Amino acid sequence: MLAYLRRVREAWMDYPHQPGEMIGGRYKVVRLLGIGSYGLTYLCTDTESGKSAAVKQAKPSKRARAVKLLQREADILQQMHHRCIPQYIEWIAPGRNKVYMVSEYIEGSTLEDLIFEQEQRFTETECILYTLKLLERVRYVHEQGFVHMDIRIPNVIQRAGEPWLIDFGLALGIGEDSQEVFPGSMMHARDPQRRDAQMYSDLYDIGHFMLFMLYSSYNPAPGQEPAEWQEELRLHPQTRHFLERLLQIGPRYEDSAVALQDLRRLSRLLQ
Ligand SMILES: Nc1ncnc2c1ncn2[C@@H]1O[C@H](COP(=O)(O)OP(=O)(O)OP(=O)(O)O)[C@@H](O)[C@H]1O
Repeated sequence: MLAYLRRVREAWMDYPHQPGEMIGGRYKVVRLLGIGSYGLTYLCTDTESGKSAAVKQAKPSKRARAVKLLQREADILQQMHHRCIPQYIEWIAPGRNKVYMVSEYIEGSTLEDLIFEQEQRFTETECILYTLKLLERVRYVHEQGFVHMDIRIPNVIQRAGEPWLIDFGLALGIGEDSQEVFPGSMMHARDPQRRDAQMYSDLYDIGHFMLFMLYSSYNPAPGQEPAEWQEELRLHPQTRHFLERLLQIGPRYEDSAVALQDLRRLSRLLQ
């Protein structure tokens, strides 16, 4: 019974802002974009500039923990100044555990929506060229001393043909201990290959990202038995080798600068 009452109280505490409500006297809620483990994100209109903004609220039921994590995300986002990473705008704190981070809203479709809802198909060359752009963003993040730690198809938004990298909620400083920052969390432990706050963890995620793109144009023959991606996808040997290094099947890349160099070479080869 106590657990039930606690859940009811949490749901009540985390009841989202409704369209038309104002946040910080400036941002008018258009709609809720999503509810994550520690935050609620809204599409808002900045009533001063008329522009759209993404406003992330620390989940009230998670109290100081959610505030701390959102503060971390804000600190990291503030250090990013790249045309394809949302710009940090401001921090709003109307109450002790009532805080919001405002950032640029990226209008577009996530890669997840493009592949699974809009059924966009990517050829091998298109995948390589797209991944090249994405890896350039990721390299920028690494150059600032951080690893993103959550590069997945829902966290890449396509706007005007360009991939934008969003959601720095799990980002860590290179070499930082994830268990110290997120104690007891399983978020960084999905695969041993992506557990460490090292460049190769983001590269491993990019390998999976590429597989989603490549499988978008895969059509198995009737009755074909499922097999490993190396057999199912007919890839140029250099693409396959590159993917194997990202996925740590071959010798992994320790440095994203080297992976980027190889990917540039590969894109010239395939074009
Ligand atoms: N700057 C942004 N521009 C456009 N959409 C955004 C932006 N930030 C977040 N979103 C969208 O808002 C939704 C919620 O995002 P958010 O990162 O807050 O949580 P989540 O990814 O659902 O959860 P978690 O962070 O726990 O993984 C997602 O659908 C995401 O695409």
